[in-house]
Amino acid sequence: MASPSSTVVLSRHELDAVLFDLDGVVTRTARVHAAAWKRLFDAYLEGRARRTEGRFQPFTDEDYRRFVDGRPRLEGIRCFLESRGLSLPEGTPGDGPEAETVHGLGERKNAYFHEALAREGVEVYPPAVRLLEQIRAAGFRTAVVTSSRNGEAVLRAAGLEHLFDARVDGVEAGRLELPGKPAPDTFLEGARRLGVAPGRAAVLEDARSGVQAGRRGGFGCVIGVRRSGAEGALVKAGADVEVTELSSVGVEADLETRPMREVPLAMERREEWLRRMTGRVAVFLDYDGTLTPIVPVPEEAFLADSMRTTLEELARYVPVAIVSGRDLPMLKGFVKLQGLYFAGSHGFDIEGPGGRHFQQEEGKALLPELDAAERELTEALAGIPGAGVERKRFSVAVHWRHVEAARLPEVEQAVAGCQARHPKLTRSGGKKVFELRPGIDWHKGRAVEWLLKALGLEGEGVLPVFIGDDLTDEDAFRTLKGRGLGLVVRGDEERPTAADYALRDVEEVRRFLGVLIAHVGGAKR
Ligand SMILES: O=P(O)(O)OC[C@H]1O[C@H](O[C@H]2O[C@H](CO)[C@@H](O)[C@H](O)[C@H]2O)[C@H](O)[C@@H](O)[C@@H]1O
Repeated sequence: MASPSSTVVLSRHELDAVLFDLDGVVTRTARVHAAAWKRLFDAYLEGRARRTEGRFQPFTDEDYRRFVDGRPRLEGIRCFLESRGLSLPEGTPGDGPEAETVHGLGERKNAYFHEALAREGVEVYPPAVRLLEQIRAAGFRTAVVTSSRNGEAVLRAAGLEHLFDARVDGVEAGRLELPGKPAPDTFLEGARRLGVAPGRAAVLEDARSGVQAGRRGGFGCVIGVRRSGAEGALVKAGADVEVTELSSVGVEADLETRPMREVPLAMERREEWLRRMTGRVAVFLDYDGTLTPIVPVPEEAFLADSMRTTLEELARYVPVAIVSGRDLPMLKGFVKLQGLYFAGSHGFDIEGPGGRHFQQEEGKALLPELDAAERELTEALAGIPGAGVERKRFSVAVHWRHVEAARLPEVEQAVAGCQARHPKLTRSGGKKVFELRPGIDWHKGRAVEWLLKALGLEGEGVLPVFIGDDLTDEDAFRTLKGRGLGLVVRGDEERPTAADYALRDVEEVRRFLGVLIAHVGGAKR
């Protein structure tokens, strides 16, 4: 959903994809690039002035914006030198950084850039990461389109690779001999790789040359992200709109999702979904916010006896699995029931009756990374009152429910920084919680698929039912879309959801399960 303060809204009804420039839009590396360029050209111009007894005119911010920013590296060198009436021999790609050639200067700039990167790491813009997560959840395809030949390395160092379906960087552009921005070709290649028409894609750019490229490519929407420079300069270059922060960009639900308030209440449509329960049913339930109300202290989310009795009765008739972000032992400790299946750590750690146990293999290989992340986050957040680190076997949660608003950015930065150091982990969110977990294609939806297979319930004639309340449950709703039943526990929240029906609260979950018991129990009796 678009927030009321959004300056611009990306709507799934109008657009299918969003193409992001990298440096300066998603990562703060534009600053690192600008500093490397300044170091390069100031030293070069000063040396040249000394040799020719001319006047030294330093490289300015305006030079950066007009001649270098957004362009491929060598193109930027040529363009800037030309603006000063200078030229250098081209040289060859094998030239070292000491060579006084266009290629040599390019190598020198790259060396300065890498020095700074190693020293300072890659910082991300948290609102950009949030926007990426939101638009992906809303069904947009995403690509990163950068002139940088370091695009892949920067993305990996920032731990953001998983947020893009396609990447066109300076290396790819060189291989395909595509002219750089302001020519539209790299953006057009990005759209082609995503399989979308340019008119159905938005471009997000901070550089004038990039904005021009978006405009020339006929993209559906060009958003200028002004990190520096004069107000209106990006609109003048061709942007439809200029924002200073990506938190001003709103997202409208995709065609599969809709605002929570538009989702019909399950208890008012029971005939509709009961009609679909002609064969076998399998029930998958989230824990926090679904079987228990959200409480201030995670360790105190105890299961009510009435809910336990309902689950116990339901499990007499159909397979029941609890699929939760919780650590597996803690989850079992809360539920205290035999005969159920439990999937902890967002589905990475599954256990069933009779000692059946599954742990996601690729996730297991990342346990040392999770151990390190837990240590680092515990240390980084020790001085922030209210911040809590909860370790689950396959994820680390950082709770911020009790952190004062002014200190929240510090928590976000600590999590983003930790993820940047551990790019194989991915970040997800939930109710006042950030989580780092293995960045692989595994989530609650995959766990449900795994369980259905393990239980021999894959085929037609089986209706999987998933009930959940939070963002991570959306993975399961999406996985089951069209072949199962997704029910979202609405509470007071308003966000897009892929669920088919809504339940008002935990108590209504219990009543829904009661209806189910009467239906499946009646059929069996
Ligand atoms: O997938 P779930 O079963 O819904 O688990 C999601 C997270 O739930 C817990 O945190 C949330 O519930 C707490 C208790 O109500 C609440 O205090 C916290 O603010 C919520 O984020 C749990 O602590 C996490 O580990 C789970 O990932």
